[in-house]
Amino acid sequence: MANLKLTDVEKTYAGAVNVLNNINLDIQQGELIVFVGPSGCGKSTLLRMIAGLEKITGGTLEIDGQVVNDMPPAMRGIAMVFQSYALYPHMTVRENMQFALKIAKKPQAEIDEAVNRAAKMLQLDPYLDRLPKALSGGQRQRVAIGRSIVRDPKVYLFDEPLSNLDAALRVATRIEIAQLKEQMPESTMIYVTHDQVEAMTLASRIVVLANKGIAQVGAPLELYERPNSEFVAQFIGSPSMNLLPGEIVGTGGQTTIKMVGGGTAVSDYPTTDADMGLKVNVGVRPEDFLETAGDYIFEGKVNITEALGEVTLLYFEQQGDAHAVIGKLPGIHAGLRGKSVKLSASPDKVHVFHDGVSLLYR
Ligand SMILES: Nc1ncnc2c1ncn2[C@@H]1O[C@H](COP(=O)(O)OP(=O)(O)OP(=O)(O)O)[C@@H](O)[C@H]1O
Repeated sequence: MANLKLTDVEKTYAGAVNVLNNINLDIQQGELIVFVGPSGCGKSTLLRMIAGLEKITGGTLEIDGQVVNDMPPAMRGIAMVFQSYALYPHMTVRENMQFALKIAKKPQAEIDEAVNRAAKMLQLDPYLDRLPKALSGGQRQRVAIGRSIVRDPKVYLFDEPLSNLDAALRVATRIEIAQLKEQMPESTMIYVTHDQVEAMTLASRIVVLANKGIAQVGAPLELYERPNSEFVAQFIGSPSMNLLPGEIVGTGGQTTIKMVGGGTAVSDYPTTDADMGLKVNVGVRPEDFLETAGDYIFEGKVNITEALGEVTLLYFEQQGDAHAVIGKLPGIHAGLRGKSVKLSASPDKVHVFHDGVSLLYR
């Protein structure tokens, strides 16, 4: 149950390998913060620095107002759950969950109560006397989480806890983690994942890491609806937001953009007279495209269709790239393959970027 404050945190590995700079982040008690970002951007490094498993080479980390840079991991009141579970194979579920408390020489009655409470929360009661090898991957991960709950830590850190599970178990375990968080509203959690759905559904705020720093921090829908840059726009959401070049020809409360490929886009992003003629990229999410016979933002021949049942993905060519533009239309549209299609979007779904930066964040 803690607040965390990172101020100008930096990481340079031995050999002058600088991987993180200027990390400034306030995490309030009760938040579930998710770190996302491209592979190698430093998500695990940041998590490990918070845990105390990796030295912080610049800046400060405070937990509840106390600088903990030099505090050993065991003293920080932090529990970390890894993707590999790291359970003791020769101990039963109960013994695994008791272990840390036994080492801490807690009274047996207190240990039993903590283990029973965690087992109930995680629906592990029926498995307490089993060995880990007799459990499914999802159950093992629940034991790993249970082992941290019994310690009643100030902060929970999760490093891709679901990445070893198959698709169905991932969904089930993700929902369990969401329910667990609801049962522990006061606990602070930080979670690293590559999975968009985990980030969108679990996070109170998402931290997007890129280029050694924080690209944007915000509530999941804030990042989805108002990304501050082309990078965040394309990183959050799947398939990625389309970017189409154009030039501003009308300014004011709404902005009109003449598209390089023909057509016109109207966006609710406000602009001023000074923006006339500005070269921009218009961003439209695949799911926001609407098929139209009238004014269009993009017109192209459908190269490939993928019918997923509830939606059809349409892939269009742009400047020689066969899959450069993607539309996601509700329903089944397999017949559109090879046809020319015009797409528009509602002005509140049309994003505008200049030099990679959203016009809303200039
Ligand atoms: N011990 C180390 N010494 C030197 N460089 C390291 C060390 N550990 C990690 N790195 C480098 O630091 C960068 C960040 O690594 P990190 O594992 O934190 O990234 P990540 O975002 O978690 O990646 P992924 O999504 O692939 O798990 C990478 O370029 C990595 O090669």
